[in-house]
Amino acid sequence: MIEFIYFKILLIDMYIVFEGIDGAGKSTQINLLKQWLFDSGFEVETIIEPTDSDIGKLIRKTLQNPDATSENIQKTLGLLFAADRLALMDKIVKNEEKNKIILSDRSFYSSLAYQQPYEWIAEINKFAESPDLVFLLDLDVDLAITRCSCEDEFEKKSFLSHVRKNYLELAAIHDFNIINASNGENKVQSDIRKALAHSLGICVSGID
Ligand SMILES: Nc1ncnc2c1ncn2[C@@H]1O[C@H](COP(=O)(O)OP(=O)(O)O)[C@@H](O)[C@H]1O
Ligand SMILES: Cc1cn([C@H]2C[C@H](O)[C@@H](COP(=O)(O)OP(=O)(O)O)O2)c(=O)[nH]c1=O
Repeated sequence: MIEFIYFKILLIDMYIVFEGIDGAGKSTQINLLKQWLFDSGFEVETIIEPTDSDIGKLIRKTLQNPDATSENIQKTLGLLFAADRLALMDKIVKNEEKNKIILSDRSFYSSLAYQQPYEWIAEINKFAESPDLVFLLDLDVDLAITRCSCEDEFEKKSFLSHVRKNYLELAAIHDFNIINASNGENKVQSDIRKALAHSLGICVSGID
């Protein structure tokens, strides 16, 4: 059981990102964390990539193309994701507004994990804001697939295994908080809250 906790310090505008392969539990955990932060007195906004813009809709359609993992379509997707992301940047400009937290389901790190080549993807995303904190929800690909709708070409074992490996490499370089996402929802949420508290030097109580 997860109980109410308190924060001892004020946060300033924070951009917190959740990453992980399809089915890792990102949206589930963001919803739980959003409610907890809201109950703790923070203004919380959530964003999701791809967005529901026209570019986002084109991305979702392209993801269902049977050739979505081919080199050329992956490059096209890389450009579309970068363009879709740029439209979000107004929302996550750091403005030092006290107590405001943005929780994001994915970021440019998804492009670095899913698309390639790495240097080019990094270049076309150079105007994307860097997150203050990244949680990588890590879990076994077979388990992730049992949780997926498996509607998209990306939701296949060989592709997701490659993406998971990329994520773990990114995590080591960029100091992500790696969370074991194979546990039950409440345990995963509890681990996220503890890591958040630790990263921010926040005092918490009542988490099991
Ligand atoms: N810790 C968990 N244990 C078991 N099932 C989970 C867990 N977290 C999420 N799920 C389920 O797995 C599916 C995918 O979760 P979701 O949060 O949509 O993942 P993502 O946003 O990473 O694709 C949903 O049906 C959800 O209810
Ligand atoms: C943001 C982003 C997502 N993706 C992929 C990951 C997912 O397979 C898909 C988004 O579809 P979605 O159904 O939202 O998956 P999930 O719930 O797991 O996030 O797009 C990229 O390949 N590159 C990116 O930059």
